[in-house]
Amino acid sequence: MNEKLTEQERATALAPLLAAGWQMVEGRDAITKTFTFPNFIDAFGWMTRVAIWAEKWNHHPEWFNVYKTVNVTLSSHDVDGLSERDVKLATKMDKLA
Ligand SMILES: C[C@H](O)[C@H](O)[C@H]1CNC2=NC(N)=NC(=O)C2=N1
Repeated sequence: MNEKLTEQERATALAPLLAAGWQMVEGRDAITKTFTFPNFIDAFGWMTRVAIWAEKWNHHPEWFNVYKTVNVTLSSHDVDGLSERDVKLATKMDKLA
């Protein structure tokens, strides 16, 4: 059963992501980060690797790519907010970048 992160979980699970450049989205329970790569192929290659994990975990990013920049927003639509799945995918994205 997936649930929104509790206040306590936010303090522990979200803190490292916020320290790594993720930011809270204003007016929405979601996190966002802009990834910049050396070129389009690196950006799209990263998106492809992330996509495989997203599909495996059935948790999909909202993202917007222009050339070598990818702006990502993560939120769990089924709980209308942040869940452990967003933390997991954000951590994987950082690791693959
Ligand atoms: C039907 C399917 O399981 C759902 O739509 C999944 C797919 N990917 C998803 N991705 C995200 N980010 N949030 C969800 O709630 C979600 N739900």
